[in-house]
Amino acid sequence: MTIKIGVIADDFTGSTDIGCFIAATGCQVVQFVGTPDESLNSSDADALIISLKTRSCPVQQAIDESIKACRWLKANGCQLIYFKYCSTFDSTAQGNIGPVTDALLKELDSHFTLICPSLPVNGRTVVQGHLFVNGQLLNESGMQNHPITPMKDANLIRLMDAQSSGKTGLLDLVTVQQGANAITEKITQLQQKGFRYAVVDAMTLEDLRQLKPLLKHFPLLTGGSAFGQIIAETSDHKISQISQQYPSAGGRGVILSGSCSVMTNNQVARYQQQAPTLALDIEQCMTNPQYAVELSQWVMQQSSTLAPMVYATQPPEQVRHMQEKYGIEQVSYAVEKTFAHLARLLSEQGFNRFILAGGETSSLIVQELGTNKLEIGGLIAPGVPWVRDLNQNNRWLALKSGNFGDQNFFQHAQELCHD
Ligand SMILES: Nc1ncnc2c1ncn2[C@@H]1O[C@H](COP(=O)(O)OP(=O)(O)O)[C@@H](O)[C@H]1O
Ligand SMILES: O=C(O)[C@@H](O)C(=O)COP(=O)(O)O
Repeated sequence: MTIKIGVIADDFTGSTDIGCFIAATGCQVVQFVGTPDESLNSSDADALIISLKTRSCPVQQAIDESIKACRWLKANGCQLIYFKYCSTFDSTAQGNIGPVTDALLKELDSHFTLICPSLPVNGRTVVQGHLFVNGQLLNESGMQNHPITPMKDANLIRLMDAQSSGKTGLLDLVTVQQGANAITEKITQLQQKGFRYAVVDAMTLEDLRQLKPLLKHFPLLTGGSAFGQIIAETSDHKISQISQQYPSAGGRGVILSGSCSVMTNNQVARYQQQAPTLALDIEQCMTNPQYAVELSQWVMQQSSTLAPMVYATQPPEQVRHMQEKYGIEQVSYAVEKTFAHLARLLSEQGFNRFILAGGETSSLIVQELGTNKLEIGGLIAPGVPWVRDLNQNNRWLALKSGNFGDQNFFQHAQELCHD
């Protein structure tokens, strides 16, 4: 059975993440920045992805934008809607994963769904409803210090119950590993007991594959990129070639890093030994409207082989200090806005390769660059492909999720560019 999948991603790194996992199954993927105004004339695509910046915005805005995306995807032929959120369940105390899931269930006239953030290839596993990152509980993995979505609890059932209007049950690992019949029986029991969602335990991709026979019965599924891949595997689409396209080394590149994750801190520290880097001055972001212009001049003056980097990436103590001084939302917005302005100025000066670290950060930058359609290219690291801007063929982007990639990520991304 062929299923056309419609994905609503709550940030842009997450969107290219799931894009490459779905594309790896041989699906044709088309990726949009925001919900398009027009319907598609025709599309051979097996999966349509809409990238939103709704992870930490006000709840009602996240709901409205997600419903708009859902209606567009349905109107453009998608039979199954997938709500993609972070494999570390990044959310504020108010949501937005729970409220958006509730709204999508209602919109699709459905009464039950699965909560499945597990992403084994990047070390995110779920056992007894608890989310682990490389074997550490989520709330001890460094994610407890995230600047805007600090994760202080690893229990997905508790997290989901706190931000949604239904009850959350568990599809435990023993049941998952017993296969489709046991899973169906468990889900039926949970539904009869009035649960609206089941957190799925999964240690490996094989665990997730046990769910395959059931998936076509769900109008809405939710979770991370690995589950997206499994859903794509259930569809009998025509297998298309997996893109190995990388940018050419011509033109100019820049790295803008706004993630403060543990891994990005390591990656930035490594890159400081390899290429020119400049730390963003947060005070300047808050007070100086000309700051992006000054930064662009520094970037343009650099003549190194590897791209220059501007980074806001800092360890938790530094981040907290600025947040206490100016307010969490105010600092985040000022940093994102400065990067977005800088990216636009550099694009106007002919920069055509942008390596961006951080989900919120890259979302605003991509919106500001005026990009509205992306094509998945070759992989840099699991969950991070190079992507080509379909409006400006010569512009390539790499959107790196906070904790993805190894220590050499920034250099490696550039080594993949060809002459
Ligand atoms: N030095 C800093 N102080 C305070 N906030 C910061 C700093 N650097 C970055 N930020 C903010 O932290 C947030 C990081 O989130 P995001 O870009 O999604 O990264 P990640 O992918 O690691 O989640 C952004 O809103 C960014 O503006
Ligand atoms: O699922 C994931 O881990 C990623 O796709 C993702 O959503 C990352 O978000 P950020 O760490 O905020 O970039």
